[in-house]
Amino acid sequence: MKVSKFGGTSVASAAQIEKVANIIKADPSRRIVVVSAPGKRFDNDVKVTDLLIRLANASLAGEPVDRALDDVLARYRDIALDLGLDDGITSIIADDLARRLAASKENPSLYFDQLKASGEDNSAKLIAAYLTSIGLPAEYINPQDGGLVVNNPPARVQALAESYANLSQLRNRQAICVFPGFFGFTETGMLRTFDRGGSDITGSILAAAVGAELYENFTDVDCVFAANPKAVDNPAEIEKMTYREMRELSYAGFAVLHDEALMPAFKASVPVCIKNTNNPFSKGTMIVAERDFSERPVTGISADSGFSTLYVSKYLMNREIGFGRKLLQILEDEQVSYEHIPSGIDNLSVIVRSYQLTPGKEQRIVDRIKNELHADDVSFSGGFSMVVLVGEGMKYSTGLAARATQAIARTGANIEMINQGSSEVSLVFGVLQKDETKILQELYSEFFTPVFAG
Ligand SMILES: Nc1ncnc2c1ncn2[C@@H]1O[C@H](COP(=O)(O)OP(=O)(O)O)[C@@H](O)[C@H]1O
Ligand SMILES: N[C@@H](CC(=O)OP(=O)(O)O)C(=O)O
Repeated sequence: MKVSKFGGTSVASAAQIEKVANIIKADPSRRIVVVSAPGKRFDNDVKVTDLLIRLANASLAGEPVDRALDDVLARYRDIALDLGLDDGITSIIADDLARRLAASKENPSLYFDQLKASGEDNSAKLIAAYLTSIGLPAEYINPQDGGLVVNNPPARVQALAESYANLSQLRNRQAICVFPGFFGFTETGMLRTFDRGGSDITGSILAAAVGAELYENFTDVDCVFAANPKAVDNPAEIEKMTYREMRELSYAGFAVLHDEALMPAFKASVPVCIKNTNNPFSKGTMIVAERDFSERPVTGISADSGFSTLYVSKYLMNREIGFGRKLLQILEDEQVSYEHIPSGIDNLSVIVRSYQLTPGKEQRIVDRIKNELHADDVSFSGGFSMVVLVGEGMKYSTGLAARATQAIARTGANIEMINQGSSEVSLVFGVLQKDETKILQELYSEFFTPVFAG
């Protein structure tokens, strides 16, 4: 049995959904299908999830919602019409959205989530109806009925252990299960969504739960490339990589798969395959537990912007027991998580994602570090990117860091921070955001030209 997840671009229009149906038809082992909300049909298009976010914001602000609501409904109406479905499914979706809009706004975050999740939920209802209409008996599965149980706020949304036993029952269904991605329900029945891009996580949870032979993640590219194809021309194709490599690369900017989508599949030993809905016969990228990494030490290079640095210096910092703990406690009090902490004897830097900060938070953090930890110098600065080299083989390759720093030096850019974990599966360079692309391109040509990845 395979679990096949189809991303937003794969279900963006009737033509795309027809391709999805052909893919399902071509392989009877594709028994569980996870779908996203309709995504972008062309470059400047708006994903249904983003239309729903607009709708939820308007509704929460007490503004008129007619226009935003119609934008969402029109997407489903057009798809249903083009697929030759009758008005029934469009009415079901319209009634569903009306009910969600009328829900209690007492907890805005929950209100927001239940509207956002309707994108995937209604997509699953529509696709199940379509598959059935063309003679592929399919059943929409509500994640609450299926048993996808998630934790309570304010913890980050994750599936609870009991979900796996509950969802394993889907193995026994006769019809093809069409399961909406992106959300689950708490034990008390509250709907909560995963992070953006979280339908990938749902697919992985289901694949683990049913012990699938393969978790297929269908998107709009033939494979995972060694660098973002939007930043590097014609990047090498990665045929095979490990879960660990993919997790590092996804976390650091490879948007093709959510980084939290690796762990459930990994724990259940389910291999993952990234495939293209628009070119389903291309081999795709296999993500597995082990691979031969003798051929090339670096598997991929990613880059991500939007980082800030908290710089703290204090004479004899390294001798002061508990300094780091107290500093991180201040960040915890402000609900800020950190990415890296490179340090010297009298100073350290904490790298954080800038979206977590506000001018007020920054000021409170700086004041507390000065007043409570008696630091000599404390400041925040923003506008950083992290460029990350990833590869299981890096550990066995001498001189790799030297090659990387020389490549960066050739661009004329300065390295603000270097971090290499002891596992040596990744090497991180903190650089100014403005230098990100040229550094990525130079590193790519250092490690990937002219040989092709494999
Ligand atoms: N290294 C990479 N390899 C392949 N695709 C990448 C990479 N980095 C970023 N991407 C982007 O990821 C996109 C696919 O992910 P996403 O937009 O979430 O698709 P979906 O709608 O199928 O979920 C691709 O169109 C591509 O632009
Ligand atoms: N629709 C949600 C969840 C998701 O996973 O979508 P996609 O498969 O299009 O990345 C989002 O846009 O975040």
